[in-house]
Amino acid sequence: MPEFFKVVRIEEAQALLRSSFPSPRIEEVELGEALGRVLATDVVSRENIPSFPRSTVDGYAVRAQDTFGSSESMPGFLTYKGEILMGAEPDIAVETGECAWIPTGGMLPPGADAAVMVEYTERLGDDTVLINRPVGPGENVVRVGEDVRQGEVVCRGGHWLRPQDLGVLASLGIVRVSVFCREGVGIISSGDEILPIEEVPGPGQVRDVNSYSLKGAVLEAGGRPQLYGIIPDDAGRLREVLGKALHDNRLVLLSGGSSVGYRDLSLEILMSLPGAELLFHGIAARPGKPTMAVRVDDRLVVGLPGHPVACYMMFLLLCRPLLGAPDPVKVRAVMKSAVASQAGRDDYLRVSLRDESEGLVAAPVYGKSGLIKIMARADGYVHIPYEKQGIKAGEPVVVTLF
Ligand SMILES: Nc1nc2c(c(=O)[nH]1)N[C@H]1C(S)=C(S)[C@@H](COP(=O)(O)OP(=O)(O)OC[C@H]3O[C@@H](n4cnc5c(N)ncnc54)[C@H](O)[C@@H]3O)O[C@H]1N2
Ligand code: MOO
Repeated sequence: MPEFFKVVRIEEAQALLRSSFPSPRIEEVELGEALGRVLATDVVSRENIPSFPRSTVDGYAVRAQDTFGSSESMPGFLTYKGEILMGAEPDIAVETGECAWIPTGGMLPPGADAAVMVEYTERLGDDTVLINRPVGPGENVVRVGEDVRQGEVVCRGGHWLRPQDLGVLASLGIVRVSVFCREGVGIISSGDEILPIEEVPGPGQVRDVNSYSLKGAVLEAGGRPQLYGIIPDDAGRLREVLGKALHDNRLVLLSGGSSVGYRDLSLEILMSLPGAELLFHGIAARPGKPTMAVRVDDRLVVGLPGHPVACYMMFLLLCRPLLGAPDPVKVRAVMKSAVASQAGRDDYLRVSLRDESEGLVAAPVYGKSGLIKIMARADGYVHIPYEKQGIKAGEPVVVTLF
């Protein structure tokens, strides 16, 4: 029988993993391929966007003060100077009492400081434009650098690139971006009772949940999952597959067999690998107490609990940050009902969120960590810290979204 757990605090486990795992490598990718990647460095704009003052409407470029006091009953009269062409520098200037036709997005001519929408104007012959409504200086115009200023940080390192970020970077002519490499992550499920999902379980057997939830979680965190299948409780087979997974990946996730039962072989096998060093076995957390981590030279194996909820939660808390994934989104809510918890342990309570009249309300999704659908029902989790004993009904909480 292996030794029972010597639990560590979750912060200690996180720090041990961080210091044992190198920072994600960095690569350059084409902007068009960068969706969903995590930026490795800040992107600073080298230019002003727009680089010239632009009209935001179809109408007339004017000097705003020439329009003051204009109305439908007392329109202002301006002299028409000509047309600004789209995509070209104006070859006319607007002096006092003058105006020029300008299309939406056209460059404001020298002298003009605003644009009047065409619907508030009337053309009188070739030379005159009536103005029926005044505009203020800068109205209907985007100033130089109003969108992005030269020297401004447009996207921070650690930021997940979304479609709109690609648009901003495109506007700056950024063709390639530095992103964190997709880290290869080996995934192994272990246990005599675990079956491939295509098969029909017999008595005592269950289908492999963890390979799928972990694969999804690794992908979502920006990693490159590599599945090594289901390994029975057989020391020789497990050693062989672990060796292969560690050869191919710097991080290997092994679910099941991390507890202290007689068939929980994982720790013994891992410690028998050359260069193995135990980082921890056991965390003062619920779920996830029987989690362990072993460093094998410059590589890491995290032994995740077999129970699917514990397995997934511990991946999020311990492994996701190693892949360079940005911090998850957090929202404030109030707790719907009182929740008990034990001091001396960090609890991660799954909750569902509802938007009610008093704001977001978090309701606990109860159930043992062997129950699979709990994760699918929950929108996120509430962390009940080590020192705290429970949460009162109506107490404000922070929900980390899945
Ligand atoms: N004496 C103690 N027993 C247990 C403790 C403890 O502290 N003392 N902790 C319990 C907790 S908490 C958990 S979580 C489990 C973790 O056990 P293992 O990591 O050793 O995992 P197994 O025993 O192999 O499996 C546990 C459970 O999960 C099911 N499982 C495993 N892998 C999968 C998979 N890929 N897909 C679906 N289900 C899976 C497995 O069939 C078991 O039901 O230990 C408790 N025991
Ligand atoms: O890791 Mo276990 O969840 O606490 O069932």
